[in-house]
Parts: sequence; structure tokens; C-alpha cells
Amino acid sequence: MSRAFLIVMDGVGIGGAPDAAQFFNDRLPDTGANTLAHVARGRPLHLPVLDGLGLGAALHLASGADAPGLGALPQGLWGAATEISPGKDTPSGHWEMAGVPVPWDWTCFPDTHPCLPPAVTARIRELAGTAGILGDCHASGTQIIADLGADHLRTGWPICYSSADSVVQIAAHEGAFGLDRLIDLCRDLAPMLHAMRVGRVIARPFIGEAGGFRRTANRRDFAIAPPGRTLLDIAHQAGRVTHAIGKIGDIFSHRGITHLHKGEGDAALADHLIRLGAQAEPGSLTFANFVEFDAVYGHRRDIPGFAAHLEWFDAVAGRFLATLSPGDLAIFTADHGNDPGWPGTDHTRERVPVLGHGLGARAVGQVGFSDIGASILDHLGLPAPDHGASFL
Ligand SMILES: O=P(O)(O)O[C@H]1O[C@H](CO)[C@@H](O)[C@H]1O
Ligand SMILES: [Mn+2]
Ligand SMILES: [Mn+2]
Repeated sequence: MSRAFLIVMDGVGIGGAPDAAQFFNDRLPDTGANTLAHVARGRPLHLPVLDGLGLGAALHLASGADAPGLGALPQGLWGAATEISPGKDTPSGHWEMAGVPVPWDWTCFPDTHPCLPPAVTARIRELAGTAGILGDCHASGTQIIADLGADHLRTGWPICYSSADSVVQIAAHEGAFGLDRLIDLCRDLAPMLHAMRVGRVIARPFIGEAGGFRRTANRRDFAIAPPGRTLLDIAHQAGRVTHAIGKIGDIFSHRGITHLHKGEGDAALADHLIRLGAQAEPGSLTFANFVEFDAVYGHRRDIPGFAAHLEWFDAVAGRFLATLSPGDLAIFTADHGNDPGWPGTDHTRERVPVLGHGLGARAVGQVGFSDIGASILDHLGLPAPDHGASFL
């Protein structure tokens, strides 16, 4: 029985979103944002596996852009996907590709100081047992711990911040504040925020001392549950084994997942993917998220780092594809853009690549995010989702 692998390169957009003008970074519209094209502007990219499937062709299709080093004749299934959900964040992108476009407008917080409603700050103070909170603004997570980490150690107050996404993030020192206490705080705060249609409460633990604070891998996301049947739900309910690699579990509120495979960083996740390429059960679905493009390079606006990570991932993709059997389908895609050449530190509204291995050379053109999940289910011989149409 054939297997399917859906692999998300988090934040690897290819420009061209028709509604980019409605999304913002530093109050500037995302019109013209193009993660892949702007990463390639730094230096030519060497991505023989992904470009061999059709990455350069997908970039051109999505946005009309060409990138130095890319543009081989596609040997795989290739196209570009456009999102309709009214959010450029991780849950919106993943849910929609899994067959559940977001049916509501997310609640986001204004880029003001304070940015959180008084009822939310009161609840955080109550749960944390502190007289106040720090931050209460939009921020980059690494910058705000550098700015407020020493105040946090002095006062014991949690550092609370948001972004252009529908998130409340709470940073606290693992030792001084306590990791379990931070995670309990975020878990207990989440129901109030979910009721307000805020997508996630994220615990952002850090360690170290003033001048050298560092975030750890103990981040935890408490996300609102997807409002419909996802690809994972459908496969799981049909009795198929589903493997979730990386933060897929958190993104889908741990629904429809047989086995969760986590690790510290993309290298550990790559080991899981390559092992599952060889070992995943007949008829199974493996859904993976590689977060470092986004968290380590995109949000930090690190173009050389992003380029190097793409090249590292391309080699991983080659090793992974070599483990697959005839009849397997692997699709590489992304959930949104995160253009490191763009102002601000937030995600960018972009189209994403759709690159498939296992069905030969095939142009699928412009598709919707939901068509990705519909195609995976079609390949697995499972019922169609409520949204999307198979492009197979
Ligand atoms: O700057 P850091 O803390 O990495 O936060 C980023 O990560 C959040 C969740 O992916 C985004 O909303 C953005 O704010
Ligand atoms: Mn993401
Ligand atoms: Mn992100």
C-alpha cells in the first residue's frame, strides 16, 4: 500500500500572493515579499534536489521571479499554492493545507504599548502570582529577552509579547522563573485566549545571564484546535498510521496523530524523516515541519543563514527520497513566507512551492493550499476532505 509524506519547509515562500497588500510588517504591506528570491539574491543557490523537482519553475510560476542557481527543467510534480485563510501564520497555513481553511478572522493585538487587553494581563498576573508583567508589546523574541531579561530576573515578572500573528508569547528564565511554572502558566492561560480567537499561547523559556540570554528548545505552543476534519483526522479515523515530525503535534492540538517524533532542531527532525522514509508502515501518512528556516533564519532576517539551511535541507531531501519505494508520494511545501530581506521580523504573505516526488514529471500549475491535503488523501485512497480538490 502506498505511503505519503508531506514535508513543510516552514517559511519558505515564493512570493506572488495576490492579497499580500493586506498583510503587514512594520506597518508596511507585504507586497513584493519573496523569501526564496531574496535569499537567492545574496548568492546563487545550489539546490539540485528541490530544483530538480521544480523549485525554480515554481518560483517563476508564483511570482514571475527567477533566482540565481535555480530553474532546472522539472523532473517532479511541481506547482505553486495560494492561501485563502485570513492569516499568514503557522496554524493557518498548516490547517489549510490539511483541508481546513480558517473560517474566522484571528484576533491580533495592536502594535502599541501596552498591546494586551487589561483582562489578559490581569489573568497572566493572577496565574503567575506576580504583581505585574514585562513587555506587553510587539517584539522579536531574541531581542526582548536581551532587552528585558535582567528586569525579569530582578522582578520575577514574565515577559509577555506578541507579533503580527495571532499569538501571546511568554518568555521566562528556566532557572529563576521555572520551566514547569512557565509551561503551566501558558497552558492555563490558553483557554481564555482561544475563546478570543487568539491562535496560540507560546512558552518561550530561556537560560543564561545578562548579556548572554539564550532561548532553549523547550518552547511549547498551546494552539486552538482546528475547526474541522484535517488530513490527519481523516487518515487516522480510517485506521492508517500517522507520524507527526516536529511541531506538527502542537499545530494540530495533537489530534489524529499515532506517533509523534520530536527533536532539538532540524538535524534531529531530518533523522526522523529519513528513518521513516525507510520504515514507515504501508499506507501511512508522515507529516513533518522543519522550523529552522522560520525560527532561526527568517524571523532573524538572516539571509546567508537561510541560504545555507536551504542547501543543508536539499541534501537531507536527497537522502530521504532515496529511501522511498515505488508508489510512495512525497510533497515538499511551505506554510507562509518569512522573507529575510524584508522589513520587520514577521512572516510575509506569499505563495508557496508544491514539489512532489513519486509520480514523475507533472506540472500542476496554480493550486490552493487545501488541494495539497486533498491530493495526499487521494494518493492514499482515503475519503476527500471538506475543502480542496486533488491535483493528481
Ligand atoms: O520573534 P519570535 O519570538 O521568534 O516569534 C515569532 O514566532 C512566533 C510564532 O512562530 C511568531 O508569531 C513570531 O512572533
Ligand atoms: Mn510557520
Ligand atoms: Mn514563525
